[in-house]
Amino acid sequence: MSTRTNSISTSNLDDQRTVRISPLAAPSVVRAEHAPDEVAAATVRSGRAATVDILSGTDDRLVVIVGPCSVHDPAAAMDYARKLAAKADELRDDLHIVMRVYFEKPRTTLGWKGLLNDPHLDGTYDINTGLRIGRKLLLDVSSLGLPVGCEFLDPILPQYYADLVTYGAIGARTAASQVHRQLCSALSMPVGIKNSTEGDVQVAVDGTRAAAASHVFPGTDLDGQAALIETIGNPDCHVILRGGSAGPNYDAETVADTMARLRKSGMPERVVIDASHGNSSKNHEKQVDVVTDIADRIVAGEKGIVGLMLESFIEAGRQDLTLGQADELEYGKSITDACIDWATTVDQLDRLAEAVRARRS
Ligand SMILES: O=C[C@H](O)[C@H](O)COP(=O)(O)O
Ligand SMILES: C=C(OP(=O)(O)O)C(=O)O
Repeated sequence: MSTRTNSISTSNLDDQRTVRISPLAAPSVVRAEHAPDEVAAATVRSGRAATVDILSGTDDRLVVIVGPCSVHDPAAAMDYARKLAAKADELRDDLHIVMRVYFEKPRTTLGWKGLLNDPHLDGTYDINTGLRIGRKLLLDVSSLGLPVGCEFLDPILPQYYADLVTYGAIGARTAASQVHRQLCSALSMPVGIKNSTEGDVQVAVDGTRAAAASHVFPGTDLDGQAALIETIGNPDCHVILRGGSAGPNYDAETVADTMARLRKSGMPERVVIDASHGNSSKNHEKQVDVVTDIADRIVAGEKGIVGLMLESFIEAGRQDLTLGQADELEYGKSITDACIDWATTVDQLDRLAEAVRARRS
């Protein structure tokens, strides 16, 4: 045996740009601290089942995923959740309302990455605390009987909170990612996959197909140990049309083209329309135009559009966050994308419910 190998120096090969590696609590620990009660578990179970029925067409309601672009203040999120829970109950015969509780934010370049990553909004990145605050919030919202929807961004973090999520989303910036498609194949809830920021719809169609298949991939188990994950695939993935840099894509022609692409791929023909992002050119007021147009098409008998996504909060618009100065923020207003306010949200939900009733009759 050569002794040469032993004399090779391995110093400076690794960790040249990592300043610290510190412990992250195991998923099982965080889950045990905030375990679901009967009501929350029932909300998740029935919320997922209702979403699946809507996706398959056996339930003629619309699924509406509505709430802030991002949660930065859990108290304001709960304030919003209480209003939404009451409205969801009022409209439950026509709409299946799921609250957007988004706390992992993908950024185009740089910016605050959400409550899990930086819960104190001050650049201290206390992820161990963020995971606990986030999980507790999901539990508190679900305990109101209101199901929640989240974007999954980091492939490790779902182990900390996916059990409490009724509706999952894969964002425009990760729709093409094999890592995220594999993750979708493991997730226990329906997942919407968005078209790309450039407006490429095929990437989302391909995503639903890849996620429907079984995969074996590296991940972590509930004890936080590196593990191999084997999945059976997720048949409840679907495309979310969110517009793109070329403009909106909620028009009838793009929806028909998306259906044709899904058909060609052997995937179920259904889409969710995101009224925000590229479909509103990030102008929150334009979400109303999207809802009005989709509602009219539903009245006319449109069946392929099974749901809508809205960015909505207590106050309209958005505000800039200065890290470390969260106490200067206006209550109930988004610090990421602009949202419609609560009164406008109520009008949109009423309009959609009315459209479902008109189609039914
Ligand atoms: O939905 C939120 C944003 O559109 C997304 O996180 C990208 O934000 P950014 O372009 O401000 O980074
Ligand atoms: C980031 C989001 O959307 P998109 O991926 O469509 O930009 C979002 O819905 O918060």
